[in-house]
Amino acid sequence: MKNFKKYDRFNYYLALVFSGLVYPLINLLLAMVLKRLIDAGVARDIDALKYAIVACLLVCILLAAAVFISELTKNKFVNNFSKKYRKHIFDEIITSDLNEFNNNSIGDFLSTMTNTIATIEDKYIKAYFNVISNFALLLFSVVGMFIINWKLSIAVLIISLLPLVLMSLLGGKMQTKQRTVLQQQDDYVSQVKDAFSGFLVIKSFNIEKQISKEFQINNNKRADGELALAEFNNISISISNFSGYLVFLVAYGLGMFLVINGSTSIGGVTAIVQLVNFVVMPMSKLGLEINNKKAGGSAVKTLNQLLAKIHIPIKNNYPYLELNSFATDIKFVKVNFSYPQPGEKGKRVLSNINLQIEKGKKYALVGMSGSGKSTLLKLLMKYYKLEQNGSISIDNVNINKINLASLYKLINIVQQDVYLFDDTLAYNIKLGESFTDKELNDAINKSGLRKLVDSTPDGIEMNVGEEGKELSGGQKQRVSIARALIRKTPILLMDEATSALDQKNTTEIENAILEVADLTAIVVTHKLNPNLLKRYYAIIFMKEGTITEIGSFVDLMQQKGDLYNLCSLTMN
Ligand SMILES: Nc1ncnc2c1ncn2[C@@H]1O[C@H](COP(=O)(O)OP(=O)(O)OP(=O)(O)O)[C@@H](O)[C@H]1O
Repeated sequence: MKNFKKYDRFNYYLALVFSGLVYPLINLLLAMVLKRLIDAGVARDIDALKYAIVACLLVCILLAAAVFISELTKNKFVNNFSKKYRKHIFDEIITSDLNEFNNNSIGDFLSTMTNTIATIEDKYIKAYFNVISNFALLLFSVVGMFIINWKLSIAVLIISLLPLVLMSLLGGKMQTKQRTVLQQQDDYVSQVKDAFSGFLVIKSFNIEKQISKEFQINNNKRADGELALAEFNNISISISNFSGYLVFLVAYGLGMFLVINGSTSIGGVTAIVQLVNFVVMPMSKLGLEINNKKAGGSAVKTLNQLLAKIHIPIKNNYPYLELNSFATDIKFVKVNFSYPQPGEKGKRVLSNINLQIEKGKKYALVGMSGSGKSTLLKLLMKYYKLEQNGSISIDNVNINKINLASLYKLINIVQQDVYLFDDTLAYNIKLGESFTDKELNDAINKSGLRKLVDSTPDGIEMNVGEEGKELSGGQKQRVSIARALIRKTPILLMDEATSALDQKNTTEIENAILEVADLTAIVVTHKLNPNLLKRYYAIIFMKEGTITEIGSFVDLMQQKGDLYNLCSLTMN
């Protein structure tokens, strides 16, 4: 963040030169020509007065132009920064580690993309320029004052330093309060998001009053925090204002003494008073802006902490590998797994899994609820980190070493819960990638979406609504299957991908998958249809985290083991 000028170097340097050099210099020039003008008037010198008026006018035009350019370049810089920085943070979040992303609430990310970034733009970036321009204005004005009369300048400066000292004493407290307010705003956004996302649950369980009460607590905390911060700001402004009045009193009072003494002219005092303006104003603003920058700094810190959490540093010594094709098999060797639980060791969910999945073959994964079927697939997708001893490999390359993007070009997973974007059906299948019409139509046919497409006037351009609310559960699952099929990844995992479909549709889709030559598929299913199960190369049966049987449907039924028992239970 220290190097934020990289977001638009051109406007950054222009803004810096105009607000930090050109403007204060012209401002100093104005005080000098003003001194000449007044001294010419006091001396009743008409020629000198005319000359001074023209000079004053020219300097005023230059001053206005300098202010215009400095504001314009500053705004352009902030605007470009905002565009690129928001994109950068969005990309950081979207490319974050999957597990770590899931460990944070979506509300935290939403709040980062709104409140935190807005605070950085408003307080950190704008305050940075304001600190520099106010400091430069102050410095040039002080130099001008010393040139005109150093005694008066010293007296004025001593009084002017007062608010700066007080502000820096208050700065630390301001930063803490700002951090608290940001946290309260985050909690507020998270809670609102939670309440709206869980609207159906709130309605079904009749808990509107309780949720409203919880909202009120967070809402009050947020508002009280903001009020406390505003009061604090108010105190800072009052101190600055009082010091400002005091400086004027000293400048005029002492200045007139010096005129009577003959140490300076009336023009000199007027020029000093003019310059004092540009000492007092920046001095009072400087205190506020320094505090703003500190508050913005704490937003930068909050954001960096979040980014550090979601981007796990690569501790391994090996670089990630690209795996561009799938040639032989997937192997699970001595795989054990427990879900990570904060602060304690979680219950073992998979124990000593040894499994070989051969290229081009289709496997059905069957077992009681909670036996670990989904977990097995999630580990293959690298959703969770594997415990140290076991390994999962594709073509003998440990998946830990394979880069995620290249892994997902080989494997696609279709899950029970499907997320659809608020866009067209075609977009939700293609997800922004380009496919031919034929590929799109094939995927639509194989996933059983044809009937839906043909029955709506907009066809594949129909809008599926927010989170796909225009579609039924089964239609959403078909979209998800079409997404996977169109990509033609060599390995397909289906985790109860047809749970919302009836037997006829499930059979159609599973048949379509079984017919894709070369496709390696692992299909988790609860619907035990013998005609379908017979078509799988093998059935993998899982029980309490272990694989108890592997074999063809006919062989396993003859063995009369776990599959036989489960089939007898569900088919009778
Ligand atoms: N994110 C999680 N955190 C902690 N425990 C989990 C998590 N997900 C699953 N589990 C536990 O792991 C075990 C295996 O779950 P898994 O979902 O893999 O089983 P499954 O065979 O796919 O079940 P189902 O057929 O009901 O989908 C269960 O005891 C479950 O409670």
